[in-house]
Order: sequence, then C-alpha cells, then structure tokens
Amino acid sequence: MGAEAVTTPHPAVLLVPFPAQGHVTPMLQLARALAAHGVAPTVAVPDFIHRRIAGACGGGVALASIPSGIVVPADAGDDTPPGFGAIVHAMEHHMPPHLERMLLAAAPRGGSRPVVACVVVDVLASWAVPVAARCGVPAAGFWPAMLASYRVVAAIPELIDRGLISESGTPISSDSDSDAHGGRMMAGLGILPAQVELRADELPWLVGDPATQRSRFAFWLQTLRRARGLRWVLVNSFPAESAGDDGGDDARQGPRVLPVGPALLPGSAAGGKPSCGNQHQGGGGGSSLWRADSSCMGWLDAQRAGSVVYVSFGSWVGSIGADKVRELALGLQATGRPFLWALRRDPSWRAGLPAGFADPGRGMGKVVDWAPQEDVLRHPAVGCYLTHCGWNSTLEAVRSGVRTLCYPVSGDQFINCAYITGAWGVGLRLRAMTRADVAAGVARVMDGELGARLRDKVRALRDRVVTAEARRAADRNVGAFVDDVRREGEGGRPPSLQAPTVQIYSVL
Ligand SMILES: O=c1ccn([C@@H]2O[C@H](COP(=O)(O)OP(=O)(O)O[C@H]3O[C@H](CO)[C@@H](O)[C@H](O)[C@H]3O)[C@@H](O)[C@H]2O)c(=O)[nH]1
Repeated sequence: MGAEAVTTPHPAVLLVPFPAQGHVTPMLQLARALAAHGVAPTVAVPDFIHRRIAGACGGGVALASIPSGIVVPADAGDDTPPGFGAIVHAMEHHMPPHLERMLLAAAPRGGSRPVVACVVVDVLASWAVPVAARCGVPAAGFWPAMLASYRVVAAIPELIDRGLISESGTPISSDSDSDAHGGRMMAGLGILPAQVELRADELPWLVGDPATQRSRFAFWLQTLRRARGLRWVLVNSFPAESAGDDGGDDARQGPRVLPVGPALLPGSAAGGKPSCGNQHQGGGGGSSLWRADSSCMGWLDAQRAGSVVYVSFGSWVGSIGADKVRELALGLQATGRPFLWALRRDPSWRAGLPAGFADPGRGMGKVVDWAPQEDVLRHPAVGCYLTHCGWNSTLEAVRSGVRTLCYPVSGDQFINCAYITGAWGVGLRLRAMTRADVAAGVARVMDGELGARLRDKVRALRDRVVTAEARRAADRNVGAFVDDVRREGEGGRPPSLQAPTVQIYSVL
C-alpha cells in the first residue's frame, strides 16, 4: 500500500474484494464513491489481479497488491484466472499475514492503533474479517449482488434449524412439486416474495457435483460465522428490488437498508469524478481484467437499431460445455439476426464451436474474446441480451434498458433470473440450450407484443432505478456511512455502531 494512502488526514479505508471480475468492478465503484466523500480508499487485491489492473487506478483510489502464493504456470497464458478452490486456499492460507502486516504498517509511528479507519470486506472474502479484528480495525461487509440473494444465504442457519435443509445444505422436502419448492420455502419464511420462482436445486450454494456442493456450503457457513463480526454490510442493489419491498428494515436480520448504489454510477454526484482510468473500456472504470475488443463498437454502428443479440456469460462461471456451446452457435445462426458473442478464447470455453464459426467476417455474427460490455449494452443496435444473469450484467442490462433472455448457470444467478422474469418481467428464461429453443427464445424476446411489452417494462425499470433523486438519496447514504467511519476514527462511537445489529446500506 502506498504510504500516501494511509498517512493522509482523510480517513483511510481499505477495501478487500473477492478476486473475480464481478466483485472487483463494484468494489472499485464503491471506492470511487467513498473518495468523492473525502475518504482515502485503497483497494487491496491479490497479485494475479493487481498485475491486470495496475495502472488503471489513480486520483483518489489507490491499488495495493497482496501476495497470493498462486503461481501461474509459464504455459498457462494469462487468460485463465485461478479456480475457486485455488482462490479460497490463497485467501485462507497465504494472504492473511500479508494483509495484517499491511494494516499494522499503516499505524502512525508510536501509535497503538492503525490509521486505517475501516476495512470494507467483500462478504465472499470473509478471510479479511478476523485479520481486521486482530488489528483492531472495524470491518464493514460488502455484498456485491442482490439483497434477495444475501437474504437467502443469511437464512441458512434458520433453514437448518427448521429442518428445511440438511446440515450440508441439501433441501429436505415432502413437497412433490420440486419445480417451485425453493421459492415456496423462501416465501414461507418471508425471505423472498411469493412471485419469485426457484427450484429446490437452484439455491445459491448448490453448485456442481455433491462434493463441490458440500464444500461450497461449508464455505458459506464459515462466511456467515465471520459476518457476525461485521459492523455494516453494504449491499450492491437498488431500492425496492421487488414490488412490495420498500427496502426498509428487515426485522429478521436487523438490517437497516439504505440505497446508496446509484451513487456508484458514472455521472452521479459521488461517482462523477472517476478516479480510476479507463484502460480497457468505458463504464467499467478501468477494472476490466481482460482487454476489451473495441472493434465491437464499429461493428455495432453498422447494424440496424434494436436488431443485435448480445451474448455473454460473464467471467466466472466457467464454460457451459461443448454441446451447449455448439447448440447456442447454431441457434444464433438460426435466428437470422446479427449477434455479438463475447466468448473467452480459452479452449474450454470455445470447445464445441462449429469450425470457422468465430472467423472474422463469417455470417451475420461477431465473436470476440471480451467485449466492452457496458458500452455494448448502451449501443442502440442492441435489442436483446442473452445472459447468465450475473448480478453486474443484470444491473448493466437494466441500466441500459435492454431486454434479456436468461440462461442462469450457478450460484445467485437463478435468483437474479427469477426477478428478471417474474418480479420485474423484463426478460424470459431460455427453456433449454438447444438450437430450436435459442432461436425461438430470441424471437419471443424481440418480436411481437411480448417483445414490445418486455422493452417497455425494462425501460420503465431503468427510469425508476437511475433517476437523479435515486442518485442523490444514494449519495446521502454513502455520506452517512462515511460519517460513521469518521466518528469511529476520531474515537467516538457512532450511534449506529452501538447496537449489535448488522446494518445494511443498499448500493446499486
Ligand atoms: O465480455 C465481457 C463480459 C463481461 N464483462 C463484464 O464482466 C462483469 C461480469 O460480472 P457478472 O455479470 O456479475 O458475472 P460474473 O463475473 O460471472 O460474476 C460473479 O459475481 C457476481 C457478483 O457476485 C455474481 O452475481 C455472479 O453470479 C458470479 O458469477 C460485468 O461487469 C460485465 O460488464 C465485460 O466487460 N466484457
């Protein structure tokens, strides 16, 4: 960490994201919003992320590198990020002493406490919570996804107590209609609204084969234990995610929900002065882990308004498999429409692609390694987004007023999809990854009365979420959080820190 970042008279805040694209981007946005409120933020990322985005930040946001112990084999190329297991091992066993040294080194000469006033920890990077506690620094949590998925995960202890899931997270059901069991279980406990449809096997910790599911569930139990030590949790969502949810207090979890998300958007009062450069793309604020192919924009300029299908499955879910990649390719071809497909060059992602399919100038489509996604979604030529429903992609689609065809793959994506297709009604779910379903799904989302209705609804949702008033309200809430941190740094205990409840600020 640069010395200037911690010896400043402004309160210093250290932010620790989980090291994946969908987590680093919103954490940098949060850092920018904090900087606009007079805080000196440093975002501390593992070395393998740091070397990709180093130089992208400046101004009010500093970037620090934490040694991860992960050695990238010389022949691996720089394209494939470490897997979940390797990341968790680094976070649990290699990174803590380095972070501890970083926090203690920030202490003023002769002082007994570090000058870092607060550590903001991505909830999925809970390894940093005990480190902060050892150093006597208060910790805030950051949940980079929907409030709804936070509620579902936070309900795990209650679900176990009530015998609704096993000690290893498997749903226990006498309900013969397993298609809707997950949603009914959550609605029954008041965790999700009734219209959110979720199958029992779509709960966020049910990822992969049974062994992976057990270890993912153990990860969540450990995360929840550590989250009890958080004084705040900042949630990356917008107010009233669903109709009937006013974003107010949640008596069950004791959170106070304050929307601050719109303050993180480029052009908002707080986020308006970008302190990160723009190395790879426009909206991402220089946080892109891969270099975006800017030829996308010229290609889009040559397409008719509202005609293009944009396809991307985010950064972190892995490949959907060779058979599905092939069906998707043939389905896109069968639509007879122009399409832009962001598909990483990694052989495991591209396996299944018909020969020559990605060749430039072939057919009506364009395949790129990595797109400048926010710019793409804002382009008037884009008429539909076929998405895995990662939360950042979901927000970006809503903010750009683009209808979605949903193909959730894992984790929180099923919940996000349920909101898109149910609670908000701004997209449809792809039934199966077959060429026929892809072609039919795209036509349903883009054509006729249904297509027009989806377009109107997503634009109405955009207008509700990205208003000047929403940004101002969010900005006030960022300010409230900063005031708490300042008072804490000055030795006073802010009123909100006296209660032993978790306080949630909602951020978009
Ligand atoms: O070609 C591309 C593809 C993606 N992106 C960006 O990458 C981010 C992807 O984020 P997200 O949609 O959240 O997907 P993941 O990276 O897969 O995110 C992980 O983290 C999210 C936040 O916790 C979860 O919601 C997801 O399920 C989880 O897979 C977005 O900002 C995109 O704009 C690009 O810039 N170019």
